[in-house]
Order: sequence, then structure tokens, then C-alpha cells
Amino acid sequence: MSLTARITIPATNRELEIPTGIFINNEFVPSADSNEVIDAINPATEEVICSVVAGSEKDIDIAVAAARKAFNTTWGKNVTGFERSRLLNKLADLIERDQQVLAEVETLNNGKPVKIARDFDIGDTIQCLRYYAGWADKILGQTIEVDNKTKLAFTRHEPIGVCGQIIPWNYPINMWAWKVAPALACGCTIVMKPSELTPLTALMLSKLVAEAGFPPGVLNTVNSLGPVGGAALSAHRNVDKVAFTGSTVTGRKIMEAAAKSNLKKVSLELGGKSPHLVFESADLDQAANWVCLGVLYNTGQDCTAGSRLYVQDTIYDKFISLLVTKAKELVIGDGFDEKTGGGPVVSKAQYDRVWGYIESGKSEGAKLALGGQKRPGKGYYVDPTVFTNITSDMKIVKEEIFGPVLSVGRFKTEEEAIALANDTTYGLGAGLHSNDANQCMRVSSALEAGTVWVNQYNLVNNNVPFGGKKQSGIGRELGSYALEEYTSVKAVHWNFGDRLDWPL
Ligand SMILES: NC(=O)C1=CN([C@@H]2O[C@H](COP(=O)(O)OP(=O)(O)OC[C@H]3O[C@@H](n4cnc5c(N)ncnc54)[C@H](O)[C@@H]3O)[C@@H](O)[C@H]2O)C=CC1
Ligand code: BAL
Repeated sequence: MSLTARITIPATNRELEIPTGIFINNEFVPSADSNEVIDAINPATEEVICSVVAGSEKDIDIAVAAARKAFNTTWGKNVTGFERSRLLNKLADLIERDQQVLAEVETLNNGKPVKIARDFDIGDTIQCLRYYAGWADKILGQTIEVDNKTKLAFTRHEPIGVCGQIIPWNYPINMWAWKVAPALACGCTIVMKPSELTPLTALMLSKLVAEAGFPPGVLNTVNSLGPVGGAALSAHRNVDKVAFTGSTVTGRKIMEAAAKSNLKKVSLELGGKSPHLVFESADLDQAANWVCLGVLYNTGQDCTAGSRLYVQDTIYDKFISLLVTKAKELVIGDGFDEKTGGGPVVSKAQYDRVWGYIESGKSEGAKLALGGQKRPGKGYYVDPTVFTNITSDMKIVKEEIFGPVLSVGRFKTEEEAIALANDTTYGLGAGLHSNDANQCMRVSSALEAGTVWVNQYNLVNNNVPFGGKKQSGIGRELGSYALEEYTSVKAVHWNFGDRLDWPL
């Protein structure tokens, strides 16, 4: 098949050529042994945008070999932090140059509004690359006094090696940056596997990596189905680390494959069923805004979606009425329309999955306060949906939905609120709204989550760590903490005077 596709962005009539091959050694190539393709679909129209090469296990092998060679020659310990920093900054500049066109392709393939893709996802991506460019020449070990007269030790934070990175479809560009930026800053090389649902922007970004001047083999991209390329990367004996964002089910498989192969280091950013608590002292208007953002942003396709809400019973009726009014104001529609605040969900499978949960909420006896009706016509649209009268055993309360669906319950006391919030196998995000500072401190400390938002929700910063507790994951992305995921600490013990008498 051809290694490029000509596509037109319908809303802007922009014509462009998109790479569709596998990216190895800074070149787009066909699969070594497969003629399979993956169709990229526009979720707003259900039409095929173009097809990309579907990489095989053999292609993963070739990409890993390229990454290993680069690690041992042009990258790894053979490149200075100053040079890694320069290249990361250059890449950020190129992404900034192409911000609009990348956003349009992201909207075409993922469905999210173009203004959100451009200003938030890609804006954050540029900042992420620049943030880690700043770290690249500051990856330092320690000098440790062992015995002042004859011995000391020092540590070196060495790049861990070849990294497999498996990313999802909900933030295709952003999750690429969260994985690629710290890995490159630390001196690792990469085999990236984008989601089969949204491969296009990862290929465009790969082209920019070559244009920025990164040596061949430093970043390789293999479009592939998860059970093919993702599984091959996780089980590969020449991969030193695998970093993953996606479902808990797949995360478990990756960890198992890592354990059964070479015990590679694993970091997992998985699912969630994040609780949001609103106490009676809260600014209710603001709390309702944040709750809406928490569950409706990205059409609910967010690992930290605040999909369970618990409201103190003294303000319950007032708050629900405010919340429903505000949730109705969000326009879900075509991402190319400037009025749109949320797009369709990403795929037919995701659409069926979300509607399956909505039907289960109805049949298990929850009450619909908003939504619950399908739209006629094309596109995988799901409107904001709010369930009340929930019980803790309902599927909509226990399982991750990954759609704009909120389950609302009530509580009397702070203790009850904390118990409800923590009654989940997940531990990714949690939010609380209260104007009582002591209460904010007590509750934020009691919530079992990797991130707690107080009087806000879902805002993530490149310099603040992000990750989960319980079955929401292992390891941390972002901030200085992500550097630990991509480095291996070597202790060097140095003797400058101690004589060993032998035998002991
Ligand atoms: N934490 C998050 O940000 C995400 C959570 N999810 C959750 O997962 C649900 C299902 O969505 P999916 O797209 O099926 O998620 P998924 O976890 O299967 O897909 C995410 C990535 O994993 C890869 N993958 C799939 N099977 C694999 C395997 N055996 N070995 C290695 N990699 C593999 C996929 O190709 C994709 O790149 C969603 O409804 C949502 O609940 C999905 C995407 C992101
Ligand atoms: N919201 C950040 C990461 C994610 O949803 O996958």
C-alpha cells in the first residue's frame, strides 16, 4: 500500500498528506510481513478517513532492534543532556508551528472539538516537551559519604534503555507527549504504539521528530492492534520498560507479559471511578461547574472523570437542580463547530459500551435526571446523562463508563462521604468542595486517590505528578517523578585508601 494518504479536512477544506506507514529509523516503511491495514474512522460521520499499515510482531522486532542500536550508539549515554534538551525544544517549536493542522486531524479522527485539541491538548503537549527539555541536563545523582578517609559512593541516574510505550485514544497527542518527553529527556529510546483507533496524529508527530533532528531509531512508531503490537512489546525480551495508559484489563495483561518475559519495568495509568464530594458549605455554583467539567470534559472519556457524585443531604435538591441546568448547557456536536463543547465518543464500540451502561442504569432502577435518549442520525453521540437514586451495587456506580454519565448519591456526615468515596477498587482521582479549610484537609487526607482536587477538578499540570492507587495504576507520570520511571539508579562504591587484609 501507499505510505501516504491525501485527505481533506471537510470543515476547512484543508488538503494534506498524512504518513500511513510504520516509522522506523526516521523513515516510513511498509510492514515486513503483513498486508493488513487499520482504518482510521471519523466518529462524527462514521466514515473512513484513510487506512494505515497494521504492524505485525515482526515489525515490533525490527523497531526494537532500531531503538536498541540508537540507544547504544547515538543516544543513551552517548548524547549530552544539553543536546537532548535542544532537540526537545526544537520538537516543541515544530508542534507549535503545526498546532492548527494537528488539531484538525485530531478532531477528524478522535471527534473532540478542534479548539480543545488545539488550545488544551496540544498547548499542554508543547509545554510538556519544554518542561522535560528543562530537566534533560539536570538529571543528577548523589554523592554519599561512606567513610571520610577512604571511601565514598555516588549514584548515576542512567537511562533505563529501550522503552515500549502503549497509548490510548482519548488524548492521542497529549498521552504521546506525557510518555515521549520524559523518556527522551532521560536518554531512553522508544517504540511507540498508538491506539489503533487514533493513529494519525502519532504518525504526524513522528515526522516532526525526524524534522527536529533526533537521530534515526531514537523514536519509532508501530501502528498495530493492541493484542498484536501491544502484546509483542509487553512480552519483548529486548525492551527494558513498558509504559501504558488504558484499561485496567489490558494493564493486567501487560504486567503479566512483563513478568513472564524479562521482568521489564512497568508503569501503568489505568481506569478510574473517581468520586466527587459536595459539602453544604461549598460555593454551590462553582461546585456545579467543576462537577460538570469533571464528568463531561472530553465527553467523559477521561481516566479521572468524576463519574460518582455524592452531595450532602441538606443541599441535595438545590444542587441537583443547579447541576442539571448547567449540564444541559454543554453543546455536544461536531468538533469543527466553534459552539461545540464536546464531540462524539471515539468509536462504535465505545458508543455501544456507554449505551450499555445507560441501559443497565435504567434497568437496575436508577432514576434519570437528564439524558438517556439516543439521537437519530450519524455520529457516535452521547448527550450528558445524570442518574440519581443509585445504590452502591449498581454497575453504573461500580464500573468505569468512559462517557458523559454521572451517578449521584447523597450523604449525611463527613465519615459517610469518605466511606462512599473510597468504596471502589480504583484510586485515580477524587474531588471535594467545601469552604471549611479543616474539612478540606481532613477529607483530602482520607481519600484513597493519586490526585485529590479541592474546590476544583480535573486540572493537570506538567510539573505535578499524576497516577493512581489501588487498581488505577503503578508509577507516576509528569513532574520530576516521571524521571524515576525512565532511569535506573547505579551506585558506584569508590575506595581511595582502604586496604583489605586477606584471608578474613
Ligand atoms: N485510563 C485511560 O485513560 C483509558 C481507559 N480506557 C478504558 O478502557 C475501556 C476500553 O477501551 P479500549 O480502547 O479497549 O482500551 P485498551 O486498554 O484495550 O486500549 C488502550 C491501548 O492498549 C492497547 N492494547 C489493547 N490490548 C492490548 C494487549 N493485549 N497488550 C498490550 N496493549 C494492548 C490498545 O491497542 C491501545 O493502544 C474504555 O471504555 C475505558 O474504560 C480506555 C482508554 C484510555
Ligand atoms: N486526563 C489525563 C489522562 C487520561 O485521561 O488518560
